[in-house]
Amino acid sequence: MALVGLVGWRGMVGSVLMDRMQAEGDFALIEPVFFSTSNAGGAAPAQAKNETKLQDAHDIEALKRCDIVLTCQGGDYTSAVYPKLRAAGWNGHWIDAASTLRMNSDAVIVLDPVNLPVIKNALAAGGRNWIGGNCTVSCMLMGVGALYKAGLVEWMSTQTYQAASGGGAQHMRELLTQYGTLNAAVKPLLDDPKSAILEIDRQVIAKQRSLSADETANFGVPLGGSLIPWIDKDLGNGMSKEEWKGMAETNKILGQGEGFSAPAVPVDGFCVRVGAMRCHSQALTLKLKKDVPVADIEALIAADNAWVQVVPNTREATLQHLTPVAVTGTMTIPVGRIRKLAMGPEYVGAFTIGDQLLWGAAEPLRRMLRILLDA
Ligand SMILES: NC(=O)C1=CN([C@@H]2O[C@H](COP(=O)(O)OP(=O)(O)OC[C@H]3O[C@@H](n4cnc5c(N)ncnc54)[C@H](OP(=O)(O)O)[C@@H]3O)[C@@H](O)[C@H]2O)C=CC1
Ligand SMILES: N[C@@H](CC(=O)OP(=O)(O)O)C(=O)O
Repeated sequence: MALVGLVGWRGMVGSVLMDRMQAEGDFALIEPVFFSTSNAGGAAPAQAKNETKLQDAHDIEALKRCDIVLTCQGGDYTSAVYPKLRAAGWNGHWIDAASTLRMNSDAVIVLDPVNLPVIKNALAAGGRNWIGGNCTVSCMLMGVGALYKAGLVEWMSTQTYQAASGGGAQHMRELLTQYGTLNAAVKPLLDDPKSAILEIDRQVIAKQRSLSADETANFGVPLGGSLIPWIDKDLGNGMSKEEWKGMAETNKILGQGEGFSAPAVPVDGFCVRVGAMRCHSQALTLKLKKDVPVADIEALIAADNAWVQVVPNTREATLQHLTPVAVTGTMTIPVGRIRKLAMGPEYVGAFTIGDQLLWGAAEPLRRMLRILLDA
């Protein structure tokens, strides 16, 4: 049975991964070894079999025993440990949620419902590094990957609405705390049906503008009742790193083009943080290479994978099925608002949502583990 080292299993992404592995019976197929950066020697979780003690996640000799290491510990851990492990001669499979190794030429960004052929080719060529994609990109391709596979996309523009969870657990807490603070500031006025809404609004903006540094420590500015049109680093050319990933990773996942400077399909737009909890949403503008009827586009998308769900472009269906609240905690990737745009018959609009901790982070890694176990 393969010895699988699990690092980062108690974090937010790791916990979602553990739940999915439990639900899919993955632990029956592996001998898990649980690692920790903070509690080596402590008790491993209930899924442990023979390896009941937590191992030190920085212990290269302990990691070297594993056939496969699966980490959700984060980029700093990857940067600190991965090079040392390879330098020590370890030739096992490295599966990673962090972005650190994603664009390396010897790494595949894994999203098997979209790029199984790319994964299989790399496996056959001796590939050993399997990295989860950016959550926004993975959720988008789970939704409209069919149009790329059919070679229909000339270019795509994305406008994202990304949840607080993308920043991590502390960001989710900060958002909820801000909502609570704002509510408390105007509670007496809210409870009085005769109070003036503009007075409530005035007090809310005054509170938002006076939040302390502690109350905005993670996002830097208030997110509750606001939004932040910048995610990840400033690349210095007017683009955020999150926006850069849209084109770089989409093309790499599909195994096409020559990197960001010569992409097969241009993908660009704006990435925006909003006050949702853990679902990333995206409004897409697609320029197709030809005029394809909406019914054919819907049929292509619906037939692409077991999780995508075409939502009829009606108000009722949209409100029922195409919101973060409807999608959170599910594997479903709804794609709705599919319609031709006013610019011409090749221009198509769509709106898609995905749980960024499931398809956006944990699930592609879990499925890659299964691919390796089945190989
Ligand atoms: N958040 C996201 O949306 C996405 C994250 N990723 C990647 O996954 C990495 C991990 O993200 P995320 O899961 O959000 O990180 P977390 O901060 O939730 O967990 C990371 C590690 O922090 C340690 N830790 C310290 N205190 C606690 C605590 N109270 N509860 C749980 N763990 C604690 C644990 O390590 P230990 O047990 O060793 O102490 C844990 O493995 C990211 O850095 C990123 O590279 C990828 C895609 C999306
Ligand atoms: N940057 C994403 C979350 C994330 O972890 O992305 P990446 O895996 O590309 O660093 C967000 O903030 O929503």
